[in-house]
Amino acid sequence: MNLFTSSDILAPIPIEDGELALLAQLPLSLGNDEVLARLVGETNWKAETITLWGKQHLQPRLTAWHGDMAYTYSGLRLEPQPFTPLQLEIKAAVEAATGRRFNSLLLNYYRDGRDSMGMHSDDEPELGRNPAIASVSFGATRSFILRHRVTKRTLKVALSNGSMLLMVGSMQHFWSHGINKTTRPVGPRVNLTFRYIVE
Ligand SMILES: O=C(O)CCC(=O)C(=O)O
Ligand SMILES: [Fe+2]
Repeated sequence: MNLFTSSDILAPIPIEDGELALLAQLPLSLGNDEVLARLVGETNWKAETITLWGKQHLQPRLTAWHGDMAYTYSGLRLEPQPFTPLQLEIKAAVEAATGRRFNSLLLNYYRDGRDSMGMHSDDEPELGRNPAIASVSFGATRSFILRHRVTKRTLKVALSNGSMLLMVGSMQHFWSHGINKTTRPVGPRVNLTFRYIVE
């Protein structure tokens, strides 16, 4: 008898120079659409300004930083807000599925296809050497682009409603990742990236 359906399995995605795994549906007590609605409604979203090549830009998405530790990200110092009960439930599900612990959370709200995230690696020193980053998505499916820094090989992973992607090992050294804009009509998407900030 097969006790597991494939959506319960944290399935490795074969990749060189890093470790990637995808869980199709993170088990939660609420449905994905309800979680999305609550995250959109309950979060104190900010449009942050970043400085690139000496010029000020509004980030093409909304963000919020929660958890126990402050974080410096693209030159921004983000003071954390405490975890909400819903975030704590999602964090517990992520910790059970991955066997890792997390103390910080960056939320990203992509309102439509015009919102995006530029290619980057999550390699800030406070994340430690080979960080585990767990990325949970609700709402519209968007393509997560991975690009190898040396070979330039590109890989796309569709991050669908309720999924969790785990990046570990040397992923942040060898690969950058991001979310492109799309002209396809897409609904809202909220992504939560759980991290562990070393004290
Ligand atoms: O929205 C996503 O799936 C990517 C988020 C991300 O890379 C980040 O928050 O560092
Ligand atoms: Fe990232």
